[in-house]
Amino acid sequence: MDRLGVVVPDVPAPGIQFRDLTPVFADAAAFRVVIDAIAEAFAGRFDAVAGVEARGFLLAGAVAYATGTGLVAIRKEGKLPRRVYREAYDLEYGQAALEIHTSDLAPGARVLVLDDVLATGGTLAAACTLLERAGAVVVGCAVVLEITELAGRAPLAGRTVLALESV
Ligand SMILES: O=P(O)(O)OC[C@H]1O[C@H](OP(=O)(O)OP(=O)(O)O)[C@H](O)[C@@H]1O
Ligand SMILES: Nc1ncnc2[nH]cnc12
Repeated sequence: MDRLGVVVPDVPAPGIQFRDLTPVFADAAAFRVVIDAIAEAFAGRFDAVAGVEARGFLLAGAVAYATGTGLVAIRKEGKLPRRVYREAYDLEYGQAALEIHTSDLAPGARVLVLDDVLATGGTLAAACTLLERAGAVVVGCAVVLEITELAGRAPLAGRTVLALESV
């Protein structure tokens, strides 16, 4: 394990080099560095943090607590109990859809979007679209690791994107 996580070949599909960051989260010192770096980079610029299911939740809870901000859950489809906005997207290994409650955010709330990995960018682009449909202002996105060969910044063009590490 290093700060770029563990590379797991052929997961979840043949040919994919899956970047598993759970060991980084399990390392107390590394996790603190990650949370502090994200919080400091966007200090004073957001009112709420949005976490993308599933590993984005781990970051979002910690950043929200550390900065005294609210937390919004962006979930895979079919999980949220009330009225939602839904956005479908493509992944490196398939298709999925994300959802957000229509009424979890105050109009104009400044939101920072968090996830563990930026790969093709489909997930974060869908998350940003959902937040904006819900009336939020997306101030930026932050990830622990960017897989640069998958060009994930393209669908996020014009947005502020912080990647703490890249491969
Ligand atoms: O930049 P992209 O190509 O959109 O990929 C990035 C997303 O892929 C992974 O999640 P995954 O969809 O595998 O879901 P999981 O968290 O439920 O495992 C990762 O945690 C990001 O959310
Ligand atoms: N190679 C990869 N590793 C981890 N998460 C991903 N999401 C999409 N591609 C991924």
